[in-house]
Amino acid sequence: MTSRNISRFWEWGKKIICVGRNYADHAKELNNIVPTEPVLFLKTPSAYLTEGSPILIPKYSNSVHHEIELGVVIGKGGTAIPQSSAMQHVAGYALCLDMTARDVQDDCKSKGLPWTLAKAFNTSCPVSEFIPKERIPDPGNVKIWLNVNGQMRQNGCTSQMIFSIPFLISYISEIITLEEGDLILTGTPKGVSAVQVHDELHAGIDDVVSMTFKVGRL
Ligand SMILES: CC(=O)CC(=O)C(=O)O
Ligand SMILES: [Mg+2]
Repeated sequence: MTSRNISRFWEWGKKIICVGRNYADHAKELNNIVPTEPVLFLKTPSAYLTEGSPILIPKYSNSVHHEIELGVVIGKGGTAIPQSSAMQHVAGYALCLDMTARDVQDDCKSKGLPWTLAKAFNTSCPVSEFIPKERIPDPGNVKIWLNVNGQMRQNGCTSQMIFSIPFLISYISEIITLEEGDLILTGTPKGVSAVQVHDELHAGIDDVVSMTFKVGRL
């Protein structure tokens, strides 16, 4: 039997479950209603990207936005996990980008269509190195930030999340069984904007981790 290393969770091919509109300031900047229940969507494992390879803008989009987010890596699976024990299912964290083809998403929204083309394209989920949970004792109160070509664009704190990490794990696992190696993207704070080919995105979580990605085009 081969044993897998959770610190390379992106190689496991597990689910990427994303939470949208989890920061009121971001929901408002896009004129979206602040939700009373989590908004969920999925990315596929082919969306994963690690440092050294470029984010590729798909041919069908002229407006791909950065969304910096705290990712939660599941260490122990479960169904209908109670909030009280939810954090026992967390192996660690990763800083993530939910790259979003905003023009396509707007079109899908206006037609009542799903967001797959806007959210799940190859390279739409750049991730940092794995961060063991001990390195972030309070994931509900860390700064996440992103600059583009040296200019700060997003600078939020996970304390601004509408739905907490234990709530999200419990809520999601009622609907979708969580497995070891799954990743939950917890939503983005305000400041999203379009990236251009050759841009350099530099992002971090407090002084815990940082990552850099270049932008290219298919
Ligand atoms: C409007 C969105 O794209 C929602 C989303 O992904 C978020 O992080 O908020
Ligand atoms: Mg997002």
